[in-house]
Amino acid sequence: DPLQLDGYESLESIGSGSYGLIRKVKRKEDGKILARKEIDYRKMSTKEKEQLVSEVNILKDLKHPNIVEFLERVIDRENCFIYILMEYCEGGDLASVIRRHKELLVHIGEEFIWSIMTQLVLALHECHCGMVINPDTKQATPRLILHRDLKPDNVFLDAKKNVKLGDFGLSRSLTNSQRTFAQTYVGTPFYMSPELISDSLYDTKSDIWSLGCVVFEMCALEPPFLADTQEELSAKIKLGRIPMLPPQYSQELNNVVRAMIQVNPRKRPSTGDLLANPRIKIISMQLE
Ligand SMILES: CN(C)CCCNS(=O)(=O)c1cccc(Nc2nc(OCC3CCCCC3)c3[nH]cnc3n2)c1
Repeated sequence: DPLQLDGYESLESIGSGSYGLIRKVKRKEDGKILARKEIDYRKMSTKEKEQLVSEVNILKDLKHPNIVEFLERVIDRENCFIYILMEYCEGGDLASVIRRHKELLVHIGEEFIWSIMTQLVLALHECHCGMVINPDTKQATPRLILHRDLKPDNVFLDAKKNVKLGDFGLSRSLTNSQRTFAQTYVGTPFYMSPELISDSLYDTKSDIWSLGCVVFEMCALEPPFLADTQEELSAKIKLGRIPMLPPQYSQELNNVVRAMIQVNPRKRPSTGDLLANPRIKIISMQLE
């Protein structure tokens, strides 16, 4: 009900993402700045409304230091609006960080890249391998959430440069029935994995492919596969050949990027495999 909205002062818009506008708001009781996604569901089909409900349900119990925190949702039935209140990441998105470095012709430092990668692996590990414990029955069920749209525009930084994976607008938590059916792909073509282009079955390894593309782009300051047409892009992605990273990056970083951008999903490391990587292990221990 709108009353709960009175507790917030509207500030400027941040941008418009999947489903709606995202605005900065200030909570009146303590002055805390939050991000509010404002969705007009009047024109939504039943299926879209179901997807929206499932996104909110995914976010509601996905609490992790490297995932944008969901605080609450407010439904304004009078005006057919749903408001999703989330933590505000004042460091902006990774796409802006990459763009700034590209404009200044300055490469992103390798330690910063390992730190971003580690935090994204931890966020994906929670999505792919995390468990939801039922408070009453203490029953643990696997989340198996696929982000499905991992890209620099959906990775945010907070004031302390902690990485926050955001915008689960297109994510899916696979129930058993969905697991068998191919997931139709919606998302950014640059980061589309080969299996999506061919038989479009999306699974955890497709998020790993996208993560590889994000890490590649932090190093090279451009995506691994560039083309003028979708057909050309698809052909390059299916070949899966990527240039070496710029020379200042280590062989280890080259190896981990190549491992994630493998055409064959089975050859890509899982989040568990990546967390066993000594370069990732050390930083993730520091983060815990
Ligand atoms: C180039 N433009 C589209 C980007 C303009 C905006 N810059 S920016 O780099 O995202 C930026 C600048 C400063 C603060 C923040 N903080 C922030 N942004 C969110 O979503 C941004 C939104 C995501 C979908 C696409 C549109 C933008 C959050 N969601 C939950 N918490 C959020 N915190 C983001």
